[in-house]
Amino acid sequence: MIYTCTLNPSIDYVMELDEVKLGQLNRSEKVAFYPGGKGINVSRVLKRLGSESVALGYLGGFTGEYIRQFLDQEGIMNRCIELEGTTRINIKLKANQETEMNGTGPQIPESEQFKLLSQVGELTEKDILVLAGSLPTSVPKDFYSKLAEHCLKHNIPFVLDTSGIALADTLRYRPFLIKPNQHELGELVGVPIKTLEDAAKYGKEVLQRGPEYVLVSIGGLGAVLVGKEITAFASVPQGEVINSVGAGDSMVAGFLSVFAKDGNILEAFRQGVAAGSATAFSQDLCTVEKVQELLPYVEVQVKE
Ligand SMILES: Nc1ncnc2c1ncn2[C@@H]1O[C@H](COP(=O)(O)OP(=O)(O)OP(=O)(O)O)[C@@H](O)[C@H]1O
Ligand SMILES: O=P(O)(O)OC[C@@]1(O)O[C@H](CO)[C@@H](O)[C@@H]1O
Repeated sequence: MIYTCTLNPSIDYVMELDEVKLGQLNRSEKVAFYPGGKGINVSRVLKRLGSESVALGYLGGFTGEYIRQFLDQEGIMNRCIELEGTTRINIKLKANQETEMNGTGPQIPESEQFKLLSQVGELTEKDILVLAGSLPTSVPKDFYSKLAEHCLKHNIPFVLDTSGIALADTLRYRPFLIKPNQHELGELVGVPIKTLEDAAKYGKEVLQRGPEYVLVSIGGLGAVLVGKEITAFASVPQGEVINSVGAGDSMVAGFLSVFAKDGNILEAFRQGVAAGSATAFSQDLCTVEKVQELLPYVEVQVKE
């Protein structure tokens, strides 16, 4: 089973405006809200692509209840731990450019942190754990490392999609896959990543620090997958970007839904890119139809 873990889920409140005027009243005539948080997005896309997963993490208050109901409606198994605080609402402003405002999220008491560690303690080497999103300020900075250390000890493959210190410090526990975007990879290696070649070169360097595969996305420029014995480049389909929120998460889900079925890394890479673009070209997360429509436009080239 695939388990996704979102320590700090959200409701994503999306507002479309022609222009955002700071310091003034802005009115939007088009708003929408969706359950959010990186692991929750991965679970939602997995479901659409025909793969089951269990959502782990924390939910609380009326916003948490909304997410619970939404996941139930979509048939996504949910073992999120109930918190006393209220799950955050993240604001996504869509004007001439996208602006995101993410809140800090509720406190996670130590007792609830132990509960999650014990849930992860039940996983076996047949499972895959996806650790995705930022660490809430109330958990120790090594929280992902603790989960990852358990995974390494018990041969549980895990995917890590986070940034900054949480990413850098957890690499040594040998994640099966990390998915930095160009900025996250740049931060990790201390060099700006501008091209797919940069991504391949520095992605290879990061392999020395522990992960088995590094999947780097560079928005509309393409994507790179590197492993010990593989370097592959993918083109992305052309289209109008409507929503880039969750594109990276869709990429992880697209990748995993193929990999978990037959272990084909290159096909997983191709579907990951198609799913990322399918979300970028949609209002909400991608549908399976959109992913299938885009698959033929993703060209994967393996570099010898
Ligand atoms: N302009 C674009 N055209 C086509 N596909 C795109 C575009 N932007 C993003 N994508 C798709 O989404 C994937 C992930 O994009 P990106 O590099 O922006 O990741 P990210 O920053 O992790 O995303 P997120 O916004 O979810 O945090 C890309 O590999 C690609 O498949
Ligand atoms: O604050 P974090 O955990 O880094 O990111 C949270 C978030 O921006 O990521 C998702 C898109 O990837 C959104 O659904 C959500 O609002």
